[in-house]
Amino acid sequence: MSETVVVVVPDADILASTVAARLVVKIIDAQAVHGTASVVLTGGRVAAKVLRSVRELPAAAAIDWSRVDLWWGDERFLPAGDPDRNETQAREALLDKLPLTPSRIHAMPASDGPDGDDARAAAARYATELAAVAASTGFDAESPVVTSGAAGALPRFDVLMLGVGEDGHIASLFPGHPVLAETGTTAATFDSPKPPPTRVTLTVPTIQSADEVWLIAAGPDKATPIGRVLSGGDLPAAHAKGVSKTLWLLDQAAAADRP
Ligand SMILES: O=C1O[C@H](COP(=O)(O)O)[C@@H](O)[C@H](O)[C@H]1O
Repeated sequence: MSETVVVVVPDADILASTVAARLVVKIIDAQAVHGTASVVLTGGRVAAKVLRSVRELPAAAAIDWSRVDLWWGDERFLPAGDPDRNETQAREALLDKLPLTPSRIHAMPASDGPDGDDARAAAARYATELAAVAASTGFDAESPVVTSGAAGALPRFDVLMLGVGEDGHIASLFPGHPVLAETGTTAATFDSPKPPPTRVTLTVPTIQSADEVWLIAAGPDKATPIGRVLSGGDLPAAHAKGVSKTLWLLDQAAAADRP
């Protein structure tokens, strides 16, 4: 049965180091069981702080970084290297400093990538990459392919991290937006209320396929949406649930309105 846990720490800096410590342990544990670890990264301010904190943890040296698969929950559909891309921010914060295997860094396509500015094709390409990795690991009993609802084949995600927007959005799934009801693996969105308007995102069924889903938020601007979701309100963040565990990792300001 899936459990939901809410962890509240004093401030954003302590939150970042707490999440970083959990992430390092989670990766070490996943590698002990499966030989590999599969992590879905999020964008946003707190995510960058978390990744910078990972760099400072001595325990991170226990990870075999060459056997970590990195995915993204969403991407701002901009040219490669654009400072607003979630990938660029993650690379600067941590990834460029690690001995990762390039083919295991599964960045979402950029708007000057193989599909040009066709965000739908970019989303479809990412779904194909997910399915290809699922297929290549599907014969390993330790790394079962997960198929989630109506979504296509998905690889195992040990942990999927999400930021929470001031409006309660997660990934690029915004309140009241039709993309919330998408049943495929990935989707493109063209009218995001938060810039840039064009984005690529994992869908709700894909997010819900992850073993653990962590919602990470800091600051007073996040208190209202988080209070609503934890009180049973129907914002996008309410759909973020992991198969084994849903973990809310909050600082006190973001947790101020929780029931
Ligand atoms: O645009 C985005 O914003 C959200 C939240 O970011 P934050 O800076 O308020 O923490 C993030 O989760 C998402 O990945 C990103 O594309």
